Amino acid sequence: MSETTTPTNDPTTPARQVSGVSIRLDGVTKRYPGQDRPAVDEVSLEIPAGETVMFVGPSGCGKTTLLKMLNRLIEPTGGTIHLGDEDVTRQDPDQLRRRIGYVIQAGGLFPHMTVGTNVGMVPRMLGWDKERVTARIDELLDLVGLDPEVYRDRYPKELSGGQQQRVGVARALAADPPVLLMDEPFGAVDPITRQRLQDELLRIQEELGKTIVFVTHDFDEAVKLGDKIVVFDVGARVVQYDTPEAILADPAEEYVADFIGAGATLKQLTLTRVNSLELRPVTTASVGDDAAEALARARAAGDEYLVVLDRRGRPISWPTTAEVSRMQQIPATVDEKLPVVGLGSTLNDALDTMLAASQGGAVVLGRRDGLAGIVSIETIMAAIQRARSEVAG
Ligand SMILES: Nc1ncnc2c1ncn2[C@@H]1O[C@H](COP(=O)(O)OP(=O)(O)OP(=O)(O)O)[C@@H](O)[C@H]1O
Repeated sequence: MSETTTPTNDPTTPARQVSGVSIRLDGVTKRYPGQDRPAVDEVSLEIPAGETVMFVGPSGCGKTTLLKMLNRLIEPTGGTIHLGDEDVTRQDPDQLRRRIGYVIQAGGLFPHMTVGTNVGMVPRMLGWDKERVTARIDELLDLVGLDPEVYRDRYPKELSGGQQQRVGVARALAADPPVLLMDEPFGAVDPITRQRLQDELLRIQEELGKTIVFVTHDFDEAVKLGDKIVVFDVGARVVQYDTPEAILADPAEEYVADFIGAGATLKQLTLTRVNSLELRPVTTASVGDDAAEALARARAAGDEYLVVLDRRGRPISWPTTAEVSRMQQIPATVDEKLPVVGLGSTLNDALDTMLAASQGGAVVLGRRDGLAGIVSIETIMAAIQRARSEVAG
């Protein structure tokens, strides 16, 4: 039955488990035929297991080339790459790629295959039996926030850009690879969808603890998603490799300061997350509940609205008590404009979401897209003021 929720962002949440492996690059070089200088010039780098490391740097500096050498879509000209203890340059490339998830812009889905077939492709190639593949497809669609019943048999063209991207992530995770490579995965979607996908990734990573290498052009995205950021210059020269906090506070060279841009101080705000705020509990009701009973609970709690949860416990709408008083039963209608943010959303994201929906608050999602609470615009503004004065002081 439904009841008033309490926020779930308490500090007693268990530490993130790690299912990823470390990645070590030693003197990795790529020289394309006919180029005077290598695209990637003797890069050495260590990426710890279970961390998300963001690759940023100017166009053409070699980020994608470096990423694609990790799964040997591009063969290195020199150097070695280890995943855990294994030297990837000595492995069969096809087998290697089944152990490394790969996500590209627009999901890279096969248009003539259903969502389910796309997601189940690697498990099928690995020879899993049919039942296990089917169960895995449903589990993964659920993980990325898509109802398997609704989406399993659709074709990619019947999905929005954001949904396609979610399927792309589900497909990359299908065989539970320890490493996920992501090449500008959210580059082609609108800003609000992008923000939601970023929140989803943070949530999934919290659950799974993969080693993620992520190429982006967007420094804010790097700050938001990265445990660490690598700032590259031409030839994939590593200019700085550190936490977002450290890079923002102390850019290694003028070049990094320029790259971060003039708003570095304000970018500190990107470091403050919704999970650091106090969330308000709210009355909830499930689809099909008696409206009068739900209304009585909302009024008793002093709430002016309540949050409707679908059968998986995910928020789908937030009707006011006046609206509920005109209902017999709580309807299954999904409010497409419902402002939702994740616990990992930044304060900037949360503000954007509220402004885009013209709402003074937003629903906060926790684990498995369940309700964590409500955040109001006043709470966000107060936190921004605080962060600003800390940065200034
Ligand atoms: N197949 C190729 N043949 C020859 N040169 C290439 C090839 N692919 C990339 N390059 C060159 O190698 C350099 C690095 O390219 P790469 O795509 O890795 O950079 P990037 O940092 O990912 O760029 P962007 O951010 O624009 O995607 C560039 O100078 C590019 O022109």
